[in-house]
Amino acid sequence: MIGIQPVDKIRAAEREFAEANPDVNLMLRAADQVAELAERMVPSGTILVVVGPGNNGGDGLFAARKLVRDGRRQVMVWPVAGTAHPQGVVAARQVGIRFLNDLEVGRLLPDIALVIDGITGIGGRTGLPENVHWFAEMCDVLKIPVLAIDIPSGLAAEDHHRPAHVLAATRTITFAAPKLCHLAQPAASACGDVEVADIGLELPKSNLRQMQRMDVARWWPWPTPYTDKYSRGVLGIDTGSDRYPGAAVLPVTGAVYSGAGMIRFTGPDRLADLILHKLPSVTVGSGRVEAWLVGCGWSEEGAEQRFGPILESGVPLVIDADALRYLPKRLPEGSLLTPHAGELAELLGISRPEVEDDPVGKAYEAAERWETTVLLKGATQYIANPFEKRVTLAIAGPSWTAQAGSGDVLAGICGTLLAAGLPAPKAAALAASVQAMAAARKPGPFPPDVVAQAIPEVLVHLAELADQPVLAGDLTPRSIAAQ
Ligand SMILES: NC(=O)C1=CN([C@@H]2O[C@H](COP(=O)(O)OP(=O)(O)OC[C@H]3O[C@@H](n4cnc5c(N)ncnc54)[C@H](OP(=O)(O)O)[C@@H]3O)[C@@H](O)[C@H]2O)[C@@H](O)CC1
Ligand SMILES: [K+]
Repeated sequence: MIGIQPVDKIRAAEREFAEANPDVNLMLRAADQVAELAERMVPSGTILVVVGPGNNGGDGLFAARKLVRDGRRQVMVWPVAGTAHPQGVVAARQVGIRFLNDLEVGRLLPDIALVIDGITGIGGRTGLPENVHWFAEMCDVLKIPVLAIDIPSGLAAEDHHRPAHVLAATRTITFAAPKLCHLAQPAASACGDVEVADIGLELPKSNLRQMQRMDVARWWPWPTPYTDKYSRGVLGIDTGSDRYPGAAVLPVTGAVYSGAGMIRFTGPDRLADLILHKLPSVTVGSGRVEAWLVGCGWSEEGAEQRFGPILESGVPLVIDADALRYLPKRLPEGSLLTPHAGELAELLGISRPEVEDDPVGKAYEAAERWETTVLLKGATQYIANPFEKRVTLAIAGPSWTAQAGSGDVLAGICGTLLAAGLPAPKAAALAASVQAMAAARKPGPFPPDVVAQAIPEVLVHLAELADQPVLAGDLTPRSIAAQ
């Protein structure tokens, strides 16, 4: 798990560090790492460092000096605001760096091997300074690699929006911890590969975090030699309708391919036949279950009647799609809501843009209101946990998963994990992450049920990471393997 830090915590940590270490210059530490990464990105060629008026520009100027001193290569600086970090300017001038004006930048740009973006960092507001718009467009057109210092200019650190004008980066080097803009879409799409550089700051635990592959490997409910289908978890699924028959099949597909011990399907009979045709291991009819998945493709007719008895069962529920319209005030303990932005807006009685403007806040608001876990689906998936008062971002997948039916499959994976006995926040974070990882293994317009079929491959790979060699298919006893 990696903590996402707000700007005020970064600044507070910087102040504490400065008080405790008056002899250490953090800006030089940051600049050195920028210069090292620039060297790795382009070992030769001219570098243009674009600097704004603040400390982000200071990092850029000291990085420029280091690049000249170490690499003896040509480095030029463009101070876009006219003024720039005074000590940084002196340092750059001392090593003979040439300062350019707008006209010179326009003329020399086609010969630049790398642009280093030091216009704005964590002090940046959304939106690129106007006099740089043409420059950002030219970098894009000329395909010049851009290394952003801390934050790609145009983005704001704690904002997931991507404005019309941004200096989009090939790589971003940020300090101490990632910020929301690095990980949440669409802003993250302007950051390129993000590297987090340690400059020695000590940060408190964050209540906004992102899942890592190792978390998925550690938390997955791996079967053991003592496991049977019941202890792996029996999941009841009541989904689909005549209008949406596929919404019966897709969640079951997600549940089967993520390893449910057993599935009892209780939706319409006609749909049971459809499911059995594709997935013969599914059983039909009611019985004991550890968790329920309800709501996908119910449409409105008869939804409330289907929901009532299942709510009374008292086991944890994954509540998706149409069932979200009929939420009681109190939900069975351990339940999980899986709305997309439109459904969350309806739940909260607000507009969809209001949810899209503040997905973290709105997911959390719903989680608090229903005292239950909420998985807000979308290009970035947020899991709001009201019990530990935090929000987790799932591992991100390729944008191909933005298609009808992905959410149904995801609900099925959530169901498997709830039935396995995992607490809802973990189940949701694992399910969304594993689906994204499966989609990354099958990049392209594969339908959601085919993406689900890649989950076993992902799990085998994760089993190796979790040091579960037997589950990864290696049945050789270790003592023999060692000989
Ligand atoms: N904290 C740390 O741990 C460390 C921090 N370090 C570095 O310091 C950076 C933060 O520096 P910072 O605070 O000086 O802010 P910075 O990002 O340079 O921008 C502020 C300037 O930009 C301007 N401006 C803003 N938005 C604008 C816009 N849309 N359009 C136009 N102008 C805009 C803004 O103007 P104003 O708001 O005053 O009008 C102000 O002049 C940080 O990202 C990292 O690189 C490292 O050196 C060491 C460790
Ligand atoms: K920057």
